Amino acid sequence: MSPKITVIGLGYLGATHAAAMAELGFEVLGLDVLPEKTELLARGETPMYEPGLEDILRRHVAGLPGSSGRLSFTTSYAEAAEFGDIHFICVNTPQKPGEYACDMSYVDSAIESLAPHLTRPALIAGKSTVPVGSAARLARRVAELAPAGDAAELAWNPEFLREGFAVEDTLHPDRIVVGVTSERAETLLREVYATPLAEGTPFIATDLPTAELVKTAANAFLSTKISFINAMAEICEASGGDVVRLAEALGHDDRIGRKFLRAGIGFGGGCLPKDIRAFMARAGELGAAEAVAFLREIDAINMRRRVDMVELTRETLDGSLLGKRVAVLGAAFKPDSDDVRDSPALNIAGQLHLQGAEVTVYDPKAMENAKRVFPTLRYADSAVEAVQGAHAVLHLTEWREFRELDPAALAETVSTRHILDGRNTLDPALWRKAGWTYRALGRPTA
Ligand SMILES: NC(=O)C1=CN([C@@H]2O[C@H](COP(=O)(O)OP(=O)(O)OC[C@H]3O[C@@H](n4cnc5c(N)ncnc54)[C@H](O)[C@@H]3O)[C@@H](O)[C@H]2O)C=CC1
Ligand SMILES: O=C(O)[C@H]1O[C@H](OP(=O)(O)OP(=O)(O)OC[C@H]2O[C@@H](n3ccc(=O)[nH]c3=O)[C@H](O)[C@@H]2O)[C@H](O)[C@@H](O)[C@@H]1O
Repeated sequence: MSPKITVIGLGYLGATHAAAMAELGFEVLGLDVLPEKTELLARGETPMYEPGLEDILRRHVAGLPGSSGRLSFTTSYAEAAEFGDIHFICVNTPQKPGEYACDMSYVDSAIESLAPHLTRPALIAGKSTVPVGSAARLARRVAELAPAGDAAELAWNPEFLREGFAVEDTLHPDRIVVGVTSERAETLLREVYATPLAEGTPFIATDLPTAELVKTAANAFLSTKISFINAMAEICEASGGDVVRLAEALGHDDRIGRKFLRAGIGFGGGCLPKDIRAFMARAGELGAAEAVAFLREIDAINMRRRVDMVELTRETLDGSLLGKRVAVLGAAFKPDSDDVRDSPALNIAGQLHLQGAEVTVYDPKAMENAKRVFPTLRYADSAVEAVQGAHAVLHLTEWREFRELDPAALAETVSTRHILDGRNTLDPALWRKAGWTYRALGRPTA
């Protein structure tokens, strides 16, 4: 019989994982501490915007017309322990306030709540991104707490999905990494991932610390790639080069590759920024701070780009932001997501506002989250409304909707035709033809 699955923590990762596991044919019980979240999901609605997620949820949530009935939700750990053969831990691991270190309290709490109920064989598979060494510590804690003794085990199975592609990435991952301490755990995880494995997805079984490190190293590498190209953008600004052409030419070298070389206002979100900081903090605890000291520079380059965008706006507006009307297109940290955690777009909008500009923000999907984080900004119901009377328009999240705007039509509604492209994805020629000055980080002005 197929193993039964519980998914603990139903946010961006967990809600997707639960629905995807049901899609793959398993009986799934999702658990979250927030009853409003489990109730919403039980109605087939998603707590966040993620393309394709609602479709697969509706196909499987028990009680919905025509559903497979394989997916249900609870807030009860006793029920989850009773139900599951594998428990995926997907709770949040944010940055501790005022520190670089990862806040492990949610993972710790999930383990403390689950383990005492484990009276029969069970595998806990952590998916949350954690500092190396956490899994071994948690395995010891499970051994202390679980009535099932050795039959309750812990493995680590890091997740590499991208927001905006979460469903696709979960159903068709580019690799599956598991940190295990027994053959039984590996066999069970192979069974859970039988469908992607049959499609040829590489499966890497290793020890607990290596599995944890694969995840941390992957996000450190991706951050490094982005900050590398943003550093080159700074050099382009100093020398008159064009970073977009530079990245294109670099990317043709297979060893470098084209992906993750999009220069602009840098990386944000609930993962890359906090993960590189947690990596530095953990390396310090391990006495290996120097090994990843370069990540401090990666972080600094990234944060500098946000300030540089504010300065480019000031410069464009003749040296003063005071009382200037600025339209900000985009609030999410990336397109096809409503996530505003550490969003460069919202951060820049906030800086401009605090420095005296009258900022109006529009985002296709992230408005509610943006209003919650930054209630003092103005919000418009459309891009066209946001740019009305603007002295400058900032393109900060590269939604397709913004690329499809008609620069000639917008030109009629703004006060002055300044477009600043923080994502280097608009067509400069098109905007210039319609009478706009087009400016971007890392590209020549003329
Ligand atoms: N968002 C993403 O794209 C990815 C996230 N990750 C990692 O996955 C983890 C989760 O990230 P997100 O889903 O973005 O976070 P999130 O904040 O969207 O979701 C976390 C969920 O866990 C719940 N929760 C907190 N404590 C709990 C507990 N003790 N018991 C049960 N539920 C609890 C929260 O109520 C929330 O619904 C993090 O470690 C993150 O680094 C990894 C890969 C991709
Ligand atoms: O650990 C995680 O949570 C996830 O973090 C990232 O995924 P995600 O944060 O969803 O988004 P990315 O597509 O990686 O983009 C991150 C940020 O970098 C920026 N970015 C990305 C690429 C690029 O070339 N330039 C650039 O500035 C994006 O605008 C965005 O703000 C990783 O790509 C996932 O593999 C990982 O699972």
